[in-house]
This record gives sequence, C-alpha cells and structure tokens, in this order.
Amino acid sequence: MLSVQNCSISDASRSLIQNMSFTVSPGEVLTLMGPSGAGKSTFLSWMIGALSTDFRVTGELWLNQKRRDTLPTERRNIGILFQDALLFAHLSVGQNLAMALPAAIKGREHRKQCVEQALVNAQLANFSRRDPATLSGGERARISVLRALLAQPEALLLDEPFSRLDQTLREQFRQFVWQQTEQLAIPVVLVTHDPQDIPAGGQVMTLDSSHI
Ligand SMILES: Nc1ncnc2c1ncn2[C@@H]1O[C@H](COP(=O)(O)OP(=O)(O)OP(=O)(O)O)[C@@H](O)[C@H]1O
Repeated sequence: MLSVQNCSISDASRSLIQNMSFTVSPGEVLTLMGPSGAGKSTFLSWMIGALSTDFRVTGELWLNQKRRDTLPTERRNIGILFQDALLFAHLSVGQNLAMALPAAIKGREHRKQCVEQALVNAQLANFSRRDPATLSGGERARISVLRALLAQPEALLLDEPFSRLDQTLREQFRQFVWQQTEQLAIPVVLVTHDPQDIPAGGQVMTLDSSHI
C-alpha cells in the first residue's frame, strides 16, 4: 500500500502542490493529470527523494507501513520510468537488466537465470544478447520496464512513459506495463496528459493549476 499524506510543495514564490493525500493499493494505478507546469514531475521527484532543496515540502510518504520520505533515495525502494527509455549502449540487453537486480541475489549464474526468466515471462526470450541499439522503440520500452521491475521496487512511478510511442505501440505497451505491475502487485503512480493512458478501474487525480 502506497500512501501520501497532506503533501504540500512550494518554491520561493508560489505553491505547486496543496495538501495532497491519496492511497494506492497493490496492483492499482493512480493517474496524476494536470496542465504543463502544474507540478506533476516535481511531485514524483519528491516521492523518489530527488527534489531540489529549493523547494519547501511538508507531508509524509508511506509504503507498506514504513515511512519513506525521511529516507535517502536508495533506501526508498521506489522505481521510476521516464519518457525516454534509456539503456546503457555499451552493454547487452541482458547486462542492462542484470545491473538492476538487487545485490541480495548472489552468484553470476543465478543472476543470469533471473534475467532470462524475466525475459521469457515478458515474451522477450532471446533478447539477452541483443545490442540496445538494434531494438525497436517498443522493445526498448519493454526492456526498460523490465529493468525497473527487476530491481524489485515496492512501488513504480511512471512519468509519461507512453508518450514517445505511436498509437499502436502505445496500446500494446500500456497492456504490457499493467500486466507486469498487476502480476507483481505493486502500487503505481502514472503521470500523463493523455486520458487514454488511464487504465480501467484506476484512480485519477488532477492537479490544481491556479499557480500557473
Ligand atoms: N529544479 C527546479 N528548480 C526550480 N523550479 C523548477 C525545477 N523543476 C521544475 N521547476 C518548476 O516547477 C514547476 C512545475 O514543473 P513540473 O515539471 O513539475 O511540471 P509538470 O506538471 O510535470 O509539467 P509537464 O506536464 O510539462 O511535464 C514549473 O514551473 C517548473 O518550471
């Protein structure tokens, strides 16, 4: 369960987020909408602990009964995906994925097996040795989701991950992401401008834009 309680964010001159609270259950998606500049990405940055100290923040972030906003980024265990699916160009797809595995998964062979299994489950078997430069946009997007999930995050944040894909790929990719996050039963927060990205049955919140 992911819960934000009374979050307010402001910069030197104005208030961006005012007293926002919500709860997202495992496997559920909360979609955050609002005009450009409303503060959607700023809010996600706060959630992962990457917000510039120029902002003033109050509020609490809880995940699976543990408070996270007081922890450093690397201990929050929250995954994030951006618009651009960036993979390391000098590493194979398999190596890109293996990097994300938690250190607790020991042994080269065991780690390799975890990656192979994730690729098989995602219907991407045989992609392990591929050079990222040879992937299509849709394949790259799917690999980047797998990489985020192999890190075993307890929640996933998505900052407009679908927006660079064409309409057909976009629909397939959405289905892929919801299938993966439902399977792992993790709460998801999605930022998007496109109402078509909202999954059936999910919550929707729209940011107040009075400061823009
Ligand atoms: N590092 C920063 N320092 C100061 N101001 C910032 C910083 N990052 C963003 N802002 C400002 O905060 C406001 C909110 O930006 P943010 O990127 O969160 O909006 P958004 O809702 O995600 O917009 P978009 O839909 O265009 O991505 C904007 O006015 C932006 O200029």
